Amino acid sequence: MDPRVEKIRREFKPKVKPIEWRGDKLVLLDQRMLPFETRYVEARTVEDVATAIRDMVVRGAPAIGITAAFGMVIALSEKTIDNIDDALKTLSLARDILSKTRPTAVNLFWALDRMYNKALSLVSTTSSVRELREGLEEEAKKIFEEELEAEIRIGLYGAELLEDGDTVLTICNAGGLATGTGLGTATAPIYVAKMMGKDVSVIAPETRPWQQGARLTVYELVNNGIRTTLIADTALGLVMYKRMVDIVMVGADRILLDGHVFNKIGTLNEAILAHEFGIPFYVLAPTSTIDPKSNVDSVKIEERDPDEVRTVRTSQGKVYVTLKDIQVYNPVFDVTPPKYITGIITEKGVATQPLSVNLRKLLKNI
Ligand SMILES: CSC[C@H]1O[C@H](OP(=O)(O)O)[C@H](O)[C@@H]1O
Repeated sequence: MDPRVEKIRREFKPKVKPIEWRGDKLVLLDQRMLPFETRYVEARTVEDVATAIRDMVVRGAPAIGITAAFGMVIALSEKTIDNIDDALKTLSLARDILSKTRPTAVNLFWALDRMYNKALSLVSTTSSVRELREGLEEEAKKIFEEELEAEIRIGLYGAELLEDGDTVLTICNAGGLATGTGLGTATAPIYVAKMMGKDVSVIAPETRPWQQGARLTVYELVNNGIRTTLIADTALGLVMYKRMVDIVMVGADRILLDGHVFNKIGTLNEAILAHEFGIPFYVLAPTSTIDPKSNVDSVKIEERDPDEVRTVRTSQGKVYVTLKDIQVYNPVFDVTPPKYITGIITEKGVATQPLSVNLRKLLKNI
């Protein structure tokens, strides 16, 4: 075991816990209300979990996966189940409900498949519904712990790319709120570099329409003592033109084996601008975000409620910034071709160009 991993695990104490498992329910920090209010939502049924994911109470690829994993455990406690066959039917229904919440982040489907396959493995050795639930609860906790360890390792790999005095440009929120652990993926190198004594600062774009940057990333980084500057999304080009950025680090919702990366809407813009201005552009994600099966045309890019574009979330609630019935197109992810990506930082190492070759090598080393 890398002593640096244990040191970071001991020393990094995030200020907020986005996801808490309480044995029969999930307590979720309501990310729709941040940074104005700290509210929590309890999820005691599969429908509660599905609603929390669909409505973005909890969001971010790894956090969605972890939440769905515990949703599969909740499925076996929200009602009386008499036998293993009924338990498997209940789990299959829960997987179906949870898989329909959001289409783009692959961690959701990865976690649901892993939990269901674990259930199939458990029922080959027990006919007790109680033992099945206990085994699934342990698996969900393992997913959470593996995610945290992955982020620590991502942080170590990423921190090696950061120099004292660097400014990192992010997008959206790929921090501890997006992964559920408090450390994050794109933010992990920033926290680890700080622990190493490097003075790293961040420029965070607001990331319209849902404002994950303005409302979540700023909130997280400032709470964790990181010097942070908020910019409008439209300022991206100028901050790079003026050389205010040393490196770009973003998260991911789905990474294909050919190197195409699905991430928050606006990531493509940032990648093209970074490429144009010769600024290194890194994607940071656990290998659970790599999708070895899909191709770029088969991935559904989520489109959400038009009112997310028509309004902004403020301390007074949602406020319209346009005509209430204006037609809207609201895709909330985009796809960045591999040619714009310097490297992909995972817990197993950094995949550099050619990504289509080195991503496969990285997965083979797992
Ligand atoms: C660490 S993955 C975070 C990833 O998820 C975000 O999307 P959303 O807020 O809609 O769940 C965004 O794409 C981040 O990069």
